[in-house]
Amino acid sequence: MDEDEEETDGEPFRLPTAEEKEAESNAGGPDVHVVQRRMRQCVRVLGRFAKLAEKGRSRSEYISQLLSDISSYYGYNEFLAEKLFQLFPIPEAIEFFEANEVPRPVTIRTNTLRTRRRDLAQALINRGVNLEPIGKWTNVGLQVFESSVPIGATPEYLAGHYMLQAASSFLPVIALSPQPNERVLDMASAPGGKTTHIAALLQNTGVVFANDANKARTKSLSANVHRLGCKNVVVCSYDGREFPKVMGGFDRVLLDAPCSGTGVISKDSSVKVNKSDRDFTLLAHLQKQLILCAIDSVSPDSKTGGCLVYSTCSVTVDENESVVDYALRKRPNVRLVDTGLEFGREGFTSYRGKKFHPSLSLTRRFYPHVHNMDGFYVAKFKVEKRGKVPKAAESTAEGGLVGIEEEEGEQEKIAFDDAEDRPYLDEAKRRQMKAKGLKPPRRQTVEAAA
Ligand SMILES: C[S@@+](CC[C@H](N)C(=O)[O-])C[C@H]1O[C@@H](n2cnc3c(N)ncnc32)[C@H](O)[C@@H]1O
Repeated sequence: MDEDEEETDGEPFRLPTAEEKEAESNAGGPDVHVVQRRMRQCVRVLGRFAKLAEKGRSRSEYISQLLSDISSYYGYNEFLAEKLFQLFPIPEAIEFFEANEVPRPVTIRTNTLRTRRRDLAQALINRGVNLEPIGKWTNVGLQVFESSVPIGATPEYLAGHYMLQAASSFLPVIALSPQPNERVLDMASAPGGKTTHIAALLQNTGVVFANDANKARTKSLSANVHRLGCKNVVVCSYDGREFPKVMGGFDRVLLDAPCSGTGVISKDSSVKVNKSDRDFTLLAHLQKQLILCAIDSVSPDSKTGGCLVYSTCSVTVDENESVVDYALRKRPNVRLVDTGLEFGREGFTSYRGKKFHPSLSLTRRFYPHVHNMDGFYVAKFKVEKRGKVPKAAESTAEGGLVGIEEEEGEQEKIAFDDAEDRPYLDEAKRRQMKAKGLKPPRRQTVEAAA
């Protein structure tokens, strides 16, 4: 059989007609095997369109059939299926969706405040746990293959010798690279996987302010801080946007931002159907507000640090490169620097017609189908003194600044465009009122309010 006619009984593949589609939907949706085969065929045709496409059919017809099959086969709403599909070349997009159907490896982080990885590994092996170091890039991570005991209830776990933690969530803390005796802010920290990692890298010196706007979530944060024996952590509960008014002058800040969770779909499949365009707009807006507050909380005078790490467990550009690029535009006193992470794909410097600052290539993307870890994004900024700042600054891989033009820049405070932000602020207020059991005022449409 000709390779191009594979699985089609010698017949060239053709897209279903409108009538066939209607019959399919009347029959309660397409048969799963039909969809699987059709997805494969569409990917193949789109890969060699001139040779394999049916006469009179356009590329966009194949793409729209493929998208419709992806959303029905994997169970995504069409909006999210398309948003994620657009991130990759077509065959890779399928690999991404497939990887989201498979759980990621169970991983734990050794708490170096209590034990050493070798000792922990031996203790767990003695209990019947089959494990191995995660990889060369971490000296505290272990991957658990199988276990005859519940890994979240061993005596070692209860004694705080380790944290059950996704491998991806080690990355922002490695990039932050906190140094002993520093003052660190973890702006959105619950339940504390990264806070306790920071505390351990500080070797229980200095101080970590572990903040989370959600007071209920600070309970598990405090519990983890105590279990892991972190003595340098102060737990607090402010809206991150109140920083640096409540506290500032940090050597390092981590903003592990609230996000849509499109990187952790294998853990939480509800993301497939419960995210709309509006959610992404609101989240990106919150992330932009938070990142400016995070930047302003960093001390540019820090002798040892002066940096911020921004991370999300989402793979969308709206929540990652767009937010980072916005921060670069709003705060000319910051620049991106190398994350120090040994792997990960470069962040986008342009995406679907949008151009970002070239230094966005210093940021890192992680994917389930490529790195066998949750989808994740990490960006690291160096914060300089305000005032004399290079206007058009080029960032080098070493983090050096190539200033082109200097400007006496009395920098705006948290400069939001009120008109642009009003609808989002109103929406936040409505949600707060609802949470308190109050009836919020009628919602204005974004367009009308703007
Ligand atoms: C991705 S989670 C943080 C996970 C945490 N860094 C860890 O490693 O365990 C995002 C957190 O942001 C918090 N959050 C949401 N809005 C916030 C805001 N405006 N200010 C501060 N925290 C916020 C959420 O309650 C949530 O705990």
